Amino acid sequence: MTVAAVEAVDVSRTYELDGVSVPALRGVSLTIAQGEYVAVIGPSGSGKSTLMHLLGGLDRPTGGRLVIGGRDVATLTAPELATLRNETIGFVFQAFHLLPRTSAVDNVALPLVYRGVGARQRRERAAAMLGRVGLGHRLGHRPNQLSGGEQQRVAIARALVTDPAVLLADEPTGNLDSATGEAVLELLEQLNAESGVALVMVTHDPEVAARARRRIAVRDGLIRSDTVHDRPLSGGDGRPETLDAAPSAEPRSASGSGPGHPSGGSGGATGATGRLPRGGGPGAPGGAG
Ligand SMILES: Nc1ncnc2c1ncn2[C@@H]1O[C@H](COP(=O)(O)OP(=O)(O)OP(=O)(O)O)[C@@H](O)[C@H]1O
Repeated sequence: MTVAAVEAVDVSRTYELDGVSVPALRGVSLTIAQGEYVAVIGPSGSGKSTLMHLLGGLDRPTGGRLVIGGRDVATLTAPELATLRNETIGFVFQAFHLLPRTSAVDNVALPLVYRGVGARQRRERAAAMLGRVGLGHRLGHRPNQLSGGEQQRVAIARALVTDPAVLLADEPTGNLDSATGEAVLELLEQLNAESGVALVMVTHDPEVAARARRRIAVRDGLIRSDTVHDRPLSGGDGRPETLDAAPSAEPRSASGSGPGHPSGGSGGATGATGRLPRGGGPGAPGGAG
């Protein structure tokens, strides 16, 4: 039996804006299992980012039930939710959101501060994680001394340094040229395969979505399809993406599948609670404390 990393049951999120209710999510149910690779696709305004913020515990649903790492978020205080987030979720955003005057290694080490890890061990773990994303030679560089692709690698290292169960990536290649974006996607896929972290990635791009084994299409605040494909299309066989009626797709059942996560349970770089701006990111993982 696979273990759910995150489970949403009939979850809704309605924003109240100037006395007007904006229903961004209108009853969404899904389970993210350990080690899965899931693409979330849908038109602008369909609720993708809202869904990611909920799955990551950056925001709370206004209806339904949301369980992260086995804990029902409705039962948690804000500090408890922040701690759970730090222990369970890593975030990567389109706009990187690194601290600008801080070196790569210190950016990556930051989530460990909120875990109470000592300075030397923080640096060692951050340096090792930067090595894993191919930046072992850039430890002392500040973000403005790094290329866009390198900055996103630093953000990925920061998200994974605490060994989270789930990595939520919201348009992670949106600010990158296609070759750099491809390299970042390959890195995310490699880390997903190697470490067993579940990868949930929002994308506008059907070709990117087609690389994932499981594809969730969101429209008007609802899940329109949730399909598992035996053969991801990353081999580039040229078939058009047909999310609503993919011939090789099976409808998704309530529980997920995928390799087990080793032990997981450490936090990612998370941000403040509540709505983030478009591509809004964690900055300092201050939500953890
Ligand atoms: N803080 C907020 N207050 C009011 N309405 C909001 C807020 N955040 C999002 N919305 C609305 O909720 C809906 C879903 O927004 P969301 O950002 O989740 O969509 P999205 O699918 O991620 O869009 P995009 O692809 O453009 O990033 C939209 O209609 C949006 O205008």
